[in-house]
Amino acid sequence: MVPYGWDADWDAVFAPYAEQGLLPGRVVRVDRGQCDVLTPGGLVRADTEFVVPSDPMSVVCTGDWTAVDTGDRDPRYVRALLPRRNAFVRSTSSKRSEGQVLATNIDHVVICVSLADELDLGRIERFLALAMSCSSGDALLREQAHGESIAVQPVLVLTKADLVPDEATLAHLRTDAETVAPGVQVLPVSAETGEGLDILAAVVAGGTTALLGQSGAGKSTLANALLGEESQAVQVTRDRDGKGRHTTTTRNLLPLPASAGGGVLIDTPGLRGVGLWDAQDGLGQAFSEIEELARDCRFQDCAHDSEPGCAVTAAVADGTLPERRLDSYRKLLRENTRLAARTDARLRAEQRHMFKQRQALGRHMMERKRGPHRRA
Ligand SMILES: Nc1nc2c(ncn2[C@@H]2O[C@H](COP(=O)(O)OP(=O)(O)OP(=O)(O)O)[C@@H](O)[C@H]2O)c(=O)[nH]1
Ligand SMILES: [Zn+2]
Repeated sequence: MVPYGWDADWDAVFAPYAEQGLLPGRVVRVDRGQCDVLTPGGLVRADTEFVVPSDPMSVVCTGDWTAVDTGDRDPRYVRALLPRRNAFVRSTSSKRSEGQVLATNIDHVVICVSLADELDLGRIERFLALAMSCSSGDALLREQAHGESIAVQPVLVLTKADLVPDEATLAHLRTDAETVAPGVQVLPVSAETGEGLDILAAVVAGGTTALLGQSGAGKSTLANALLGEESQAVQVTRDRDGKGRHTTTTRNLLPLPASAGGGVLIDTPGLRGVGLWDAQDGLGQAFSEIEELARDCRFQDCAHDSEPGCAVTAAVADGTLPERRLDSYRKLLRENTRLAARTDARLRAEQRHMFKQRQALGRHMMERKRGPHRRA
């Protein structure tokens, strides 16, 4: 039995590799050409040259499950990468429009929002869309996952609950947060008093959890509280070349205490720095009640603006859908489209090309319809 987020499904996927005498290992961090993996035998360093893909989206990433050589042979190799269940992908601004994979195989995304500041509902919605984009991913990911990717479960954690003066105010803030997070567990937590920590620990036990949130939201503090003193005290040392030279490395994936049910936390600098990337699919899930309403719009491509028979604007009119929600949805959709257009040079070029083609085609059809005519 391997901890670190391993389960019966991984066991089944891994069976053929086990037959070849390979070990399952979870990627903790990736360096150039090498990675650190957690195996049942401990932390090992392995070369990745056998799993270098032509496609950057398949590059070994923190959170990946791999099949590695056993024994003390040096160097060890990662022999295979197990198909991913899901992935956090950031679109890049490079000429090639492939994304950059930040973390993979995630069960829970804990979104940290500080109660020390005024609750920014728009920001919560943005983070939720981001969290939910993890499982929708893109076509490439779906291919890799051999079918549908597995959904992540977002949890909205309201941190620093000890700074809220009274229970009534806290209840209020919680309700406010819940209105923008339909179907999502909202949990006030304080690392200071320990409030809510046991509930959160129970939610994430056994699985893989990624932390999202603004700088200063309390992610590190929360991570430390979940990891417990025991885990923090353990420094990662690695006997690199058998000559007694120990290297301390930073890990991006940390095992949760077995006493609390195990599992791992993923906290990578890359994930920390994200804004809203291509979260189009995630937006639909974060605003699921709007998407649901939209099914009853008369037009399939309804923009919920001034179209006749729009079920969404009707819901705003009769008070079932807060206008704020629709505004926020529109704003994030726009923002996302702008961002995608900016970061994806290829898409832009394609759009220009298509537009020109359409213009040319339009002119051509017009001329055919009207017959040859002199142009000014
Ligand atoms: N009162 C109170 N303060 C907290 C709590 N959790 C965190 N803080 C404080 O909030 C500040 C920021 O916490 P961090 O854990 O460093 O925040 P972070 O999200 O990891 O920030 P970055 O590393 O910049 O991404 C620190 O000064 C913490 O001491 C809490 O539960 N209660
Ligand atoms: Zn509509």
